[in-house]
Amino acid sequence: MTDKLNNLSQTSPNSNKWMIKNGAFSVQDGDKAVIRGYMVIEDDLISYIGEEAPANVEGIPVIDGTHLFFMPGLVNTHGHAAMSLLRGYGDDLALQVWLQEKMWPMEAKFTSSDVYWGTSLSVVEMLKGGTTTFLDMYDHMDQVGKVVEQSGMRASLMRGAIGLCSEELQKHKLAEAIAFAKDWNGKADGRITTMLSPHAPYTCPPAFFEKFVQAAHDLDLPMHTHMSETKAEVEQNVQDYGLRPVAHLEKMGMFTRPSLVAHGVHLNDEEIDILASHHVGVSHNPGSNLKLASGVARVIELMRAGVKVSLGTDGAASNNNLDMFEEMRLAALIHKGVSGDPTAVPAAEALRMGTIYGAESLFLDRVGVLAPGMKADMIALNTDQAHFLPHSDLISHAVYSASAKDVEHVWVDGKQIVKHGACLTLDEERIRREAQAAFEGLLSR
Ligand SMILES: CSC[C@H]1O[C@@H](n2cnc3c(O)ncnc32)[C@H](O)[C@@H]1O
Ligand SMILES: [Zn+2]
Repeated sequence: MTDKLNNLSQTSPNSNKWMIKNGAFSVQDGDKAVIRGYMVIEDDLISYIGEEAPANVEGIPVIDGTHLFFMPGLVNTHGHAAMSLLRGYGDDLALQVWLQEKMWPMEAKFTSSDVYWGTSLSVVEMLKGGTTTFLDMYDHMDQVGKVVEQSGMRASLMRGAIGLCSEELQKHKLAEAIAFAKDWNGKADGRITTMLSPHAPYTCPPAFFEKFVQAAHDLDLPMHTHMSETKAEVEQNVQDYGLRPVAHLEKMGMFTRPSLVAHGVHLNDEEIDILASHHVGVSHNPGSNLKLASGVARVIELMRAGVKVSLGTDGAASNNNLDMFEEMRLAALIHKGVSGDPTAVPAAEALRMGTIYGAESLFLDRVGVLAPGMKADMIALNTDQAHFLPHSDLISHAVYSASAKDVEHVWVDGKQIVKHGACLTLDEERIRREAQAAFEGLLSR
């Protein structure tokens, strides 16, 4: 039984074993970046990928992958999904002004319902743009967990905590972060994992931050925080604590836990070595860093030192979209421009930053690569379009020419979530209406 891919009647067969033929697959394996042939999926896993027709597939559903490029789903390693409600609200400002005068006053009015609809809006955008896994640091995280469950997406979730408040409120936030991390770890058939996440060293006094480190030890969870995003923040850290942020976080014990830091724009050589020695990952957010004029992270030096650098969009209020193709392209371009070295961050490396390095940075097993034994988290791009021709190097096209709009199909855990560009699991039309209403509600309160 063969389904014509451009007229699919059944792209996610009910059978737990199915096959794609005539596809181009990103394998990034040794010399071969792309192979043309077959892939077999059994339940949530890839069981075969190769140029030869597989054995033992008689009678299983077959999808025709002609004109499709299959890649691992993209992994967005830093963001605040509900902030899509604040897209376009407070553009062209520096980080601290943007946070203090625009974002925080509006976020103080967010209800659970706002977070639900804002997150849903982002999840639709991310899924349709080929992101299959995202990290989310926010408040009202039960709502985010609910959206992830409903959508079929994979996520690393955490209640972000700002400690610029009374001790009583700090206690409450810590308790919420711990309860969320305990309750939701492994939920949604294992698609949700959790971390502990004090917001940043400049918003969390050391005693508060250290309680998160202790909780991360107690619960055996990784940690995530914003770090060294702006020059001003680094200078403030030195004034307040006599240390630059990396040494400060090291002193508070964060790096005794598996850790991922967002941004890492303003780092000196010594700090890069400290991060490398503790295997701390850096989520590079080039779009957000450029828009807030925070600077350009030293990605070439970080990678040369052995630091795992993945990609994130940050929230849609500082980006202003959640298109991971754009982040891969930016990463591949700006580090060439800044260094004057055209070999910096080649396309294949940018793709790894957006896939396997992201999965590893979120401590996920079996995600981020198309290979037997790996999760069937994958996307299919429509290559039968002017900007994808000629079919000289599909990895190059995915990084330098593609955008979210080229995503035709998306699967997570072997289940189809986007088919011909439409989200199957969420009611997109309703989400668009509710998100607009939520924004208007925020303005009127
Ligand atoms: C406590 S929930 C997360 C918190 O983070 C804020 N935020 C969004 N983008 C950034 C950024 O680039 N740097 C620092 N903080 C950021 C968001 O507004 C929430 O309050
Ligand atoms: Zn952020």
